[in-house]
Order: sequence, then C-alpha cells, then structure tokens
Amino acid sequence: MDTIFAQASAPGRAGVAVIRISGPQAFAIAEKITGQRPEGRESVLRNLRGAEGEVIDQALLLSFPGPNSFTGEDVVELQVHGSIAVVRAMLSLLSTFPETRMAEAGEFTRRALENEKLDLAQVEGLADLIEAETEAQRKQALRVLSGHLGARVEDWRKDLIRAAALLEATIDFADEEVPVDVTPEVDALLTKVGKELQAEARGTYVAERVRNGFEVAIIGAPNAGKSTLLNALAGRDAAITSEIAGTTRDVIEVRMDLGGLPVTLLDTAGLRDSDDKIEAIGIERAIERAKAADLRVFLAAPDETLMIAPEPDDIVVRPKADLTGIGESGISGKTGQGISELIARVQTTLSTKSASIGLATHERHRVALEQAVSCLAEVDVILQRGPDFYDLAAAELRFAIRALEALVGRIDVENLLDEIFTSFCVGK
Ligand SMILES: Nc1nc2c(c(=O)[nH]1)N(C=O)[C@@H](CNc1ccc(C(=O)N[C@@H](CCC(=O)O)C(=O)O)cc1)CN2
Ligand SMILES: Nc1nc2c(ncn2[C@@H]2O[C@H](COP(=O)(O)OP(=O)(O)OP(=O)(O)O)[C@@H](O)[C@H]2O)c(=O)[nH]1
Ligand SMILES: [Mg+2]
Repeated sequence: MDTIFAQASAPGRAGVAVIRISGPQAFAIAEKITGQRPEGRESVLRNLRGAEGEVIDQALLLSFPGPNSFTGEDVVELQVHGSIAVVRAMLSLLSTFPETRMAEAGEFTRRALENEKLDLAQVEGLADLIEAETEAQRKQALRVLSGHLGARVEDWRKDLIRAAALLEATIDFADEEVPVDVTPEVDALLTKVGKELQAEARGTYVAERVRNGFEVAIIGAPNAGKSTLLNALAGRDAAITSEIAGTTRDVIEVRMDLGGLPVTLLDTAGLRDSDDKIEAIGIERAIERAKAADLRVFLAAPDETLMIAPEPDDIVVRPKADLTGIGESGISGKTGQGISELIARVQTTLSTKSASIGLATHERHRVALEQAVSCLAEVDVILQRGPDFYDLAAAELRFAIRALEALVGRIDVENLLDEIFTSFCVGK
C-alpha cells in the first residue's frame, strides 16, 4: 500500500495549513523530517527540516497510529504556518521521498471506506458536509455522516435475513411434516420493512432539494413588479426593471440562503398573450420553469387569472401595495412593504416541505430503496403460490438484501466509488 500525502486545508494564505500523510511509511517520513519517530497518538511541536537539515517551519505534528485514525492507516498531520511558501516547501520536500506520493482526489476517504471507517453513505455525507453552505445542508450532511442510515440498513437487513432463513428452514423440511407455519412471521417482517423502506424513499426527494436548493418562481402579469421584487429580495440589481411591459424575457436566477434553506429565486417573463416572438418564447419558458419549481409566488390579485394556476401551497400576494393602499396581503418591491412577511411565508412553506426528510438523502439511495421495495413486492406474490415456491421467495429476498447492501457499499460498487471520489478535493 502506497503512503500518500496532500494538503488537507484550502490552498492559499491562512493561519494554519494542514498536510496529511497516510500509509505504512507515514511515521518513517515523520522521523525523516523531524529526527524523531512518533511514539503513539500524540501532538508535539517539532522543527521540520529539509534535505540539508535546514529548518523549513516549526509545526505541530499529530500522529495517529492505525487503525485508530481517519483512514485506518498510520496517519501523520503536519499543522504548519499557513503560508504559501511553507506549504510549497513542505510538499516539494515530501515529493522527493521515494516512500510516498501525492494523493489523488478523495484518496484518504477512499482508504477510510476500504478500512471500514466509513460506509458508502457516510462518504456521501462527508462530501455533502464539505459542500454545505447553509444550516439545513450542514445538518442533513452531518446526519448522513453520523452513519444512521447504515445502522437503519443493518436493521432492515437483519429482518430480511431472518425472513429468508425462516423460509429456507421450511424448504429443508419439505419431505417431512412442516413443524410450524412461518408465513405469519415472514409476512409481518416483510410488511414492516417494506413500509419503512417506502417512507425513507419518499424523503429523498426533499433531501435532494435541501442539497441542491429549492426553486421559488416569481410569476405574474407584465409590469406587476416581479423583477423589482427579485431585486429587493436579492439586495442587488440582478434583473432589469422598467415601466415597459414585457421587460424580462429570460429566467433570471438568484441563489439565496432563506433561514438556512438554500433557495434559488426565479424571476420570469410577465404572463400574457404576446405577438412578439421573443417575448412569447420567454413566456413559454416562464411557465415551464414555474411549473417545475418547488413553490410559486404569484404577484396578482386573488381573483386574477394567469396562464398558470396556483397549487395548494403556493403564495399569492397583491403587487404594488404602496399604490393600491392594500395593507396585510400586499407587497411592494419599491418600498419594502410586506417583504419580510413574504420571506417568512416562503421559509415556513419550504420548512414544512422539508419535515419529511429521513436518512436517505441521495437519488442513489432512493433507487436502491425502491429496488428493495419491488423485490419485496415480488416475494409477496411468490409466497401466495404456496410452500413449494418458498425457495424462489427466499432467493428473491436475497435480491432485496443485496439492494440494501449496495446502499451502504457492502458489496462491490467500484464504478460508483470513482464517481463519488472524483467530486472530492485532493486532501480529503
Ligand atoms: N486535524 C484534523 N481535523 C479534522 C479531521 C482530520 O482528519 N484532521 N477530520 C477529517 O475528516 C475531521 C474529524 N474526523 C476524524 C475522524 C476520525 C478520526 C480518528 O482518529 N479516528 C480514530 C480514533 C477515534 C477516537 O479516538 O475516538 C478511529 O476511528 O479509530 C480523526 C478525525 C474534522 N477535523
Ligand atoms: N409604486 C410601485 N411601483 C413598482 C413596484 N414594483 C415595481 N414598480 C414599478 O413598476 C414597473 C415595472 O416593474 P418591474 O419590476 O420591471 O415589473 P415586472 O413584473 O418585472 O415586469 P415584466 O418583466 O415586464 O414582466 C417599474 O417601473 C417599477 O419601478 C411597487 O411595488 N410599487
Ligand atoms: Mg421583469
């Protein structure tokens, strides 16, 4: 196994920079650059010396003898002064050692996975945590990183293995008297697991939104003040506004953090029948994006009909409240009236939608869960055919178990790994 190294902290100037070394030669390398071999799990202040014995930096050296480290291997961390020159000098010194090489993106985490320090879902959680920009994203990623999904999968797996074992035990008795009817217990196990799997699968849709952002579309008639509202919410002139109806054509996107939830606001073309070819394309796009959005904010009178109707959770507010003199239900992008109330409503609506998030957070999780669910449904059908088909049912159950195992990477998932790890930065 190669010993690998990389800068673990972000490139550029900082208070402290971290260089991580992992593998069988990590402690030998530490000895080469400090003159002393680490004795155990410790943090010590050391001079780091170059090829001629010159001091490169005074650093904190952390040592983690395997298997009790992030990767499960011997790990040494050099916490050096966060200067570009210090880091460059240390990395080029390490590059001269034949015992070690530069790590590839995500290679430390790959080793943690291989050494069973993390399961596949936890690796995804770790990747999400590094990407997290809002509170909701951080919390969700941390739940996944904590390994709860893996624990849940283990429970399901045990239940399904028990059900399969019950069926298989009955097969062995085929020629004799069957001692007990196992179907009630098997049915109970399959029903329970099936329901739980379905509930988890449903939660992944919202979890995807938390990770990638909710889309909130602002729609209304031309000149209603949509772009002015977008600018007020964004706090900058993201969209052109004018008194000419039909100003906005393209969909304009602004990313925001709304109370911890990642939101992409969409400003859209005003909805009307138009003979202008370009405007008509803009309106078509507006309708398409608004329909696909997670929430729509209608700038319209309550009885006003537009080319798209509000869905149950959608928000309808009267525009230009400063002109019309409407109190409560109105909004004005110009004066700011009603803006904080609108933000609060959007936030509440999206938070309510987020309440159903479970532990499964990725499309990949949903696919595996649904695959297991459909295997279980198939088992159910086979069981109806009677004890002669219990061997077939047990075999089908094993497919459900395999689908769950793939979820946490217990079984071969090499190609998936490459995909996940290429999204990691070097040093992670
Ligand atoms: N300096 C530093 N900070 C860091 C990390 C790191 O690698 N280095 N981490 C990297 O992501 C995160 C912390 N994650 C870690 C996870 C496990 C172990 C570890 O040594 N695990 C051992 C011992 C556990 C224990 O003592 O309780 C083990 O699992 O056996 C270290 C860091 C965030 N902060
Ligand atoms: N008094 C008042 N004027 C507003 C308000 N919001 C927008 N306006 C004005 O109304 C005109 C149209 O505003 P926009 O924000 O461009 O309207 P829009 O809905 O984006 O229009 P289109 O892009 O053409 O669909 C501009 O002259 C704005 O200054 C408001 O709340 N109060
Ligand atoms: Mg506009």
